[in-house]
Amino acid sequence: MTDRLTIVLAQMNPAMGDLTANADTILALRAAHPDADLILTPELSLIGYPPEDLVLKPALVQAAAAQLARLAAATAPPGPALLVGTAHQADTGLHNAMALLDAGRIAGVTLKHDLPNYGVFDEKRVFAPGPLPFPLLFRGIQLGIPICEDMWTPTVTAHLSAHGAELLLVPNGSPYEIGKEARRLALARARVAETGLPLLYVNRTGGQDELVFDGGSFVLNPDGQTMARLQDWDATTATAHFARTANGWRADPGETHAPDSDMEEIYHAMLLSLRDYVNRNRFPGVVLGLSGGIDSALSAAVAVDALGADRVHCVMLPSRFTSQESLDDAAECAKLMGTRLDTIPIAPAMDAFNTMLAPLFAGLPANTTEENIQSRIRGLTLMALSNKFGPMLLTTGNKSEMSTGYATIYGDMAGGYSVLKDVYKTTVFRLCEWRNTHRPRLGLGPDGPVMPARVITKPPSAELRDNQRDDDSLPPYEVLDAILHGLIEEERSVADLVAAGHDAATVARVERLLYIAEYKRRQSPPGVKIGPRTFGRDRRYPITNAFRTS
Ligand SMILES: Nc1ncnc2c1ncn2[C@@H]1O[C@H](COP(=O)(O)OP(=O)(O)OC[C@H]2O[C@@H]([n+]3cccc(C(=O)O)c3)[C@H](O)[C@@H]2O)[C@@H](O)[C@H]1O
Ligand SMILES: Nc1ncnc2c1ncn2[C@@H]1O[C@H](COP(=O)(O)OP(=O)(O)OP(=O)(O)O)[C@@H](O)[C@H]1O
Ligand SMILES: NC(=O)CC[C@H](N)C(=O)O
Repeated sequence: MTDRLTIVLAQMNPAMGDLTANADTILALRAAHPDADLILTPELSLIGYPPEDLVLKPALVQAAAAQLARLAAATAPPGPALLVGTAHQADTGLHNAMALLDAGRIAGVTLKHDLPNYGVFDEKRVFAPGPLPFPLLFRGIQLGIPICEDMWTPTVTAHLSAHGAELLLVPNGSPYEIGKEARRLALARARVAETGLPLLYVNRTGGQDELVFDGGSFVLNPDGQTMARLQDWDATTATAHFARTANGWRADPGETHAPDSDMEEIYHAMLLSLRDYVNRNRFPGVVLGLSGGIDSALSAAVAVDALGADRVHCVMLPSRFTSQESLDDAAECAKLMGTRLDTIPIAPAMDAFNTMLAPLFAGLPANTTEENIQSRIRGLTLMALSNKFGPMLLTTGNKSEMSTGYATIYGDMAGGYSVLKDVYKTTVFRLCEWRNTHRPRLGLGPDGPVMPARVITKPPSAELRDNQRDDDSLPPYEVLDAILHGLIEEERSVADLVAAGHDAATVARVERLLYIAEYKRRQSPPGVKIGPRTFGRDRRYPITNAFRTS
């Protein structure tokens, strides 16, 4: 019986639906680690996570079975076994499963028991729950394999331990959110404390539509000590060496990478989600309107760090309301980031619309109608550039705006993807300050500042009429964001927020704006989840809704 065990934690970035490429990656990992005993890949590593309704397509399930057979055959020559995540069709239905491939065959399959169906997760929609799992026997060792959510409560690990598991191997598709890293670690430590077993946690990395995965894989010994931790966000591996002791398996110390700091991790989440979205949807790059304001400056900086300056096309679209300050700030941003900047004045299109609408609008005062026409002219112009040259239009709205409907539908809301959708304006300011003094580890942009300080310090304005400021229409962002956080992330009532010290009329107004903007959000582009309650997958409110708490 072996007294040493070498397991490779494969923190992969699987491409959704690209089964051949994912299988090739797994084969390359096997070839790169000939002396390992086992390679542990993340949840659904062969298909991608979360697969949503893709797994309801029988052809996908058949293709996954064919690729799994190919991988199994590849384990015939001596070398490591593979633990691969796939969809498994059984008499009990379609299951989220891990297959153990060894000695040229499928040596065992274990099924996910606890299917998450809250927040961004919808697994009960597409998978059947497996029974409480038993360990899989691997070369004489009993492996307990709780799949992601199975680790979040004590039931599955207790069952595995009671039935002889010697180690816990946890494959994950655990999306990033602020504070998630500490939660996972606390849960994993609880499971090792309860079972007395070492635990290997392997999470995927990379972006998948509204979700991004930070990896953050680690190894714990039964005393709760972290013996190895992989670099956040990287598609990378770590090799864990275990020795059998009188008290069971223990990992040798390995390399331990610290998690990112708070602004750094949010920035990396935005960067990696955009990089994978743009590359995997095969866009040559992105185009965006650069106004001289903070939202477009930060969106452009993230794009430059994600894709490189040569794949980011910035366009200034001035109207007669655009200040010289904005023109200068946009030019300075583009210079600092090294991007192309074109200027397309929109006055001719505004004149054309005024002329076209004059007979119908005769005698009526100018109002938001005309303001929104400007915004829509910009959206239309940017979409024309996207159509003609191929880049995706990057949408620049932040969570404070998306919460209150402070954006023009079919105007500045046009576009394919948004990196600021789940960050409040107050966080936008902090992120800009952080980026002006730090270069993200994964960034392709410049070392120094990416925007002039004035972009961060000047009062935000949409510049759709003379002397307009955001705080003419909205409470100051520190007040607004605190109220929004209470209403959205914490689901608090107006009365509750008033009791906490907020002005009653302001909270009631914000609640009303939040509810009536639901229709806009339903038509808004996807954007990356950063906080605990992102619009779209995480927070699904009715559009037609008479409920108010004020
Ligand atoms: N429940 C519902 N279902 C379907 N449609 C609904 C609807 N409620 C209103 N609507 C429709 O929505 C339309 C009103 O929405 P919309 O046209 O967006 O216009 P609206 O929300 O009235 O105005 C846009 C606001 O965003 C501000 N803003 C801030 C920052 C940047 C920018 C920018 O553009 O650069 C704009 C701008 O100053 C203005 O206050 C109406 O025509 C109404 O029919
Ligand atoms: N003059 C302009 N030139 C180019 N794009 C513009 C211009 N004005 C607005 N936009 C685009 O529309 C988006 C909404 O801009 P607006 O300035 O109206 O509001 P904002 O939320 O303050 O954004 P920002 O901080 O980027 O200015 C901008 O982020 C930008 O992409
Ligand atoms: N894929 C899963 O089961 C993920 C659910 C789990 N609670 C997590 O976010 O880590």
